Amino acid sequence: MPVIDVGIVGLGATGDGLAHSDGETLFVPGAVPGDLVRVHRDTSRIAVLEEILEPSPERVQPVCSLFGQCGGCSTQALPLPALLEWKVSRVEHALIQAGFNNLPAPSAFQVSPLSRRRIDLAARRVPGGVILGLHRRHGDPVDMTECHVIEPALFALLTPLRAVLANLGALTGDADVQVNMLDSGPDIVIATDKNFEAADRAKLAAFAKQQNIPRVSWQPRRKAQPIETVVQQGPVKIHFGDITLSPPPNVFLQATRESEHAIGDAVVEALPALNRRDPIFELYAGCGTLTAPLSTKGRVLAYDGATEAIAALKSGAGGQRIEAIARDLSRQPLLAKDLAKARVIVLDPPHAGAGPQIQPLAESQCKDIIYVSCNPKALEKDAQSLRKTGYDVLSWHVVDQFLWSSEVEVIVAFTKDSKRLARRRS
Ligand SMILES: C[S@@+](CC[C@H](N)C(=O)[O-])C[C@H]1O[C@@H](n2cnc3c(N)ncnc32)[C@H](O)[C@@H]1O
Repeated sequence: MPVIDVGIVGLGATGDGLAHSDGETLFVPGAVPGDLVRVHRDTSRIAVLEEILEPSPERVQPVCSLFGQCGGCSTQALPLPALLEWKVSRVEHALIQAGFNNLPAPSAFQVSPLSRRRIDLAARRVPGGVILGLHRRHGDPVDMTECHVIEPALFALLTPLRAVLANLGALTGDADVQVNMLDSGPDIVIATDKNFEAADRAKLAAFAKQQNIPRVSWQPRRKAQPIETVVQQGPVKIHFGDITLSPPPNVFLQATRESEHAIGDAVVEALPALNRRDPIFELYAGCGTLTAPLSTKGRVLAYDGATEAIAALKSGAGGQRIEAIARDLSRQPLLAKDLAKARVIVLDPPHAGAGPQIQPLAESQCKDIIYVSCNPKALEKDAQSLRKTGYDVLSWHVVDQFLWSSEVEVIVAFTKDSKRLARRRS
């Protein structure tokens, strides 16, 4: 493998240092803009950092001793404000690529360390116990003995969780473990290849009792089968605004409470002037993270493909000002005529973007569309469709809710309302 010295000139989409060598772009995990580094490279474009010859003036000491092993964080060698700036620039690039020039200035928010309330962990049986943590990049799980991202209460759960997992007969190789910290306490879903025998269920019940965990569920690994509740020893609750509901296991939650509020506030701020009877169409509503704040401004028709999430929202909302509707928007997108009554449309699609739903949205008569995105690439594609039918960007707000990673969330207000646009430009 040749060894070469390169200067890092930027960050790639996954947070790796980016360099140019012999007319080629290289990615160097662990390097930051301004570094001069010595790297090993083979035929791939990912080079291995061997030595930092001259550190960037921006470079900081990573906060975590697992940085570089655990795949959760990719960018701890840059200070958090610089990371937020980089995330803002990625979104700006996507909007410019979509054809929007003269963008308004964005606003931005970054969550605090130790605030993440949900995590998808990998567990692996090893001699003498179980490893529980995140995967090394393209590799095996790394035991999470330290973490500066997740809530301390979530981190504290890992030790007893490792102990009970190590005792489960159903865990013979690998398992996936999802933990959501709800108002009622941790909600855990364990995915194994084998289902739990009675002895495993008894161990999980004892663990849940000892750790005050209202619900533990099981899901078959790599099989599309319903989740089964294994232990339920109390109510499972979460609130969004003044709506309290009982979410299904595995429910989608924004990564932290802070970011949930920041996203909700940005969406509400981007609304046009409404009266309380105006219909707000909310697509990809999940369990109601945004439905609750939206319902303080208008009447919400909330759509999502997850029937359990919609059922939970329906029962939590009690029918007031919110109509929750189960609908697969890929198979059965709302058509432009279905959207005719919308005073404003809010959408928060999955990572891949709105897919077949975007064209009817672009063709709708609705002047105002607020798009919440977790993927600048998908946003770029969908925003292009909106631009082609006359929408422009009124405002955009970036939220960094996955610290030290390349993930970014953005709320973009698109409008065809010339008055709103004129006010923005004045
Ligand atoms: C990024 S989450 C947003 C959820 C919610 N807005 C929130 O903030 O909690 C994306 C949502 O899209 C839903 N979804 C994914 N594919 C869908 C489809 N084909 N039709 C309808 N909803 C879908 C998921 O169930 C999930 O609730």
